This record gives sequence, structure tokens and C-alpha cells, in this order.
Amino acid sequence: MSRATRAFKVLISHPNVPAPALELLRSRGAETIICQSVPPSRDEILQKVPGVDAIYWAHYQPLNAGILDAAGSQLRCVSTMSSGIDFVDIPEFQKRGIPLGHTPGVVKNAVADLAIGLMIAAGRHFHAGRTEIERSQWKIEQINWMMGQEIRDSVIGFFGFGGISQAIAKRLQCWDVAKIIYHTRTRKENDGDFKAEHVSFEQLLQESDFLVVAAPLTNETREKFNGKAFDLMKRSSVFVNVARGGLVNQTDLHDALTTGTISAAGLDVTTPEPLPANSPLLKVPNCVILPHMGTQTMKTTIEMSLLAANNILNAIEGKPMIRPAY
Ligand SMILES: O=C(O)C(=O)CO
Repeated sequence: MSRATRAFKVLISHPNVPAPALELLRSRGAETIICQSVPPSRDEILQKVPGVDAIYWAHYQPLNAGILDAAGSQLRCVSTMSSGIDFVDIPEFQKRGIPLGHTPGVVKNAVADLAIGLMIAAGRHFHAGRTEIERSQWKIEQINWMMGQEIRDSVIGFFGFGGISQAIAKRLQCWDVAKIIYHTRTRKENDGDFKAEHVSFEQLLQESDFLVVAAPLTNETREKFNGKAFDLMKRSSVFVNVARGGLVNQTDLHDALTTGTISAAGLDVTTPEPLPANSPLLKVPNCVILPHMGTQTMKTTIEMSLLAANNILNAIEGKPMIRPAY
């Protein structure tokens, strides 16, 4: 056992946290108390959390005062196993001075791969094409059928230019794109590494052939992509969201897709999640929808799980978390 600490208790909110993360915690003195319900049950968490030293939050349900109160005043730290932390009441953590960690960075490659998949799937009408086969409407004899948007010679726009956007931009360096532009509050110093240009939000909307959303959900970004925004986009543009459904007004997106205001959308995230099977968005042929699986590769999931475990171990050992959330 390396750098053994006194025994401490960690509540693990989900039974499927990868074994390497559990083994790491145990090798450093943790007693792991693992919730067994899938999806996680708040009742089970509330029953098991009293008295723990740390909480390993491996799902997206609200993490707030109710959980912290139930844990008790001995609680020393919490880490989510996620990059996004929009479901966490951060002011409550700050008020109590409880260190909070999360797992950005390690998610970027898997999400970038999936984002490019969505750009192509939406831009080249994968879902509409499949639907036409099922409807026996295969019209290959029509030269202008299923015309899509190529990545080559396109302006690629990013809303947010953190790790995920930069991983996409890095991949696209050899795709012969016309230009890479992005909108963030302030210019990113390393944007030259990606030959990317900082632009206003309006310019991003007006110039992008593909507009990729990869930014946190905050009060400032909530429903940033609404009817007004879609109206400014090109009619041929492809909208991709790999961040959070809450950045988009989904009714307005539905209207923009069905009225031809924009050409297509590729979404890994929606509101709500899970998206109900009768959602009108699922009936829109020019919308490719995935069930929030951006990080669903074993490699990335293990990396996320180890980072969350190391956040906790650092805090327990009195060191700064590797990826503190505030
Ligand atoms: O890590 C996150 O926040 C995710 O949304 C994973 O897809």
C-alpha cells in the first residue's frame, strides 16, 4: 500500500464505477460504500451517505445541500466523475468550503471523435437517408437527392474553445477546412496553434457552415441557441451539440429544422435526458440524435474514473485536487 492514510470511507454513488478506480481508492486506505441501484436511487444514497469522508458522484443527478447535510460535517471532499458540473450546487460547496473535483480534460478525445461523427452524420443526412430506405423512398435516380454539407472548404465554428473544441480543431487540421472560428468571452492565447480566429457570437452564427457547441451550461449560456440565434445562421448550416441540452431552446431548434432555417442538427445531448420516445425532435429526419454517449468508450471511462479517485485521494491526503471545480 503506497502512502497509506488512515482508513476513510468513500460513498460510491453508482455500482458500475470501473474496478481500477475502486482498487486505487482501496489501495490507499478507502472503505468503499457502493450504492447498488441503477439508475442511482437518491433514497439509497441518502441512506448510505451519513458518516462518509468522501463522495464519489458517478452520475448526473442533483448534488446539493440535501446530500451534503445527509453526509454530515465530517465530509472532507467530493468528486464527480464528469466534466460538466451543471447538476452541482457549487455555491453550496463554496459556502461550506468542501473541495469539489471533476474530470475535464480526459473526456476531450472521445467527445471530439463523436462530435466529428455527428458533423458528418448530420451534414450528410445519415438519419434522413435511413428513414427514406425504410419508407421505400430510395431516390438515387434524382441527382439532387440527399445533398449534404462537406467538411472540406467549410467554415467550422465553435461555441466554447476549451479542451473538446480544441481536440476537434486539432483533428480537422488535415481536413482542408476553409477556416476555424470560435466564440468565447475572451480570446484564447493558444488559438494560433489551431489557426482559429476569435469572433463575436453574431459572426459565429453568420459565418459557420458547421457550428459545434462545446461549452459548459451556465446561467449565461442557457438557451443561448434560440430562435433568434438560428435565424442568423446560414440555411445550409449544420448545428452540433456535444455539451448540454440546456444550451439550446429545443422547441426553437425543432422549428429551425422543420422550416429550413438551418439544414441539419447532430445532438449528443438533449433536454430532458433521457429524451422521451415520443419527442417531436425524433420525428425530424434532418436531426441525428444520440443518447449522451460522448465519453462512452472504456478507455475514457477508466481515465475519468481514475481522475475522480485521484481528486478524492489528493483531498484526503491534504493536497489540492488534480481538477478542482472551483
Ligand atoms: O463528462 C461529462 O460531463 C459528460 O457529459 C460525459 O458525456
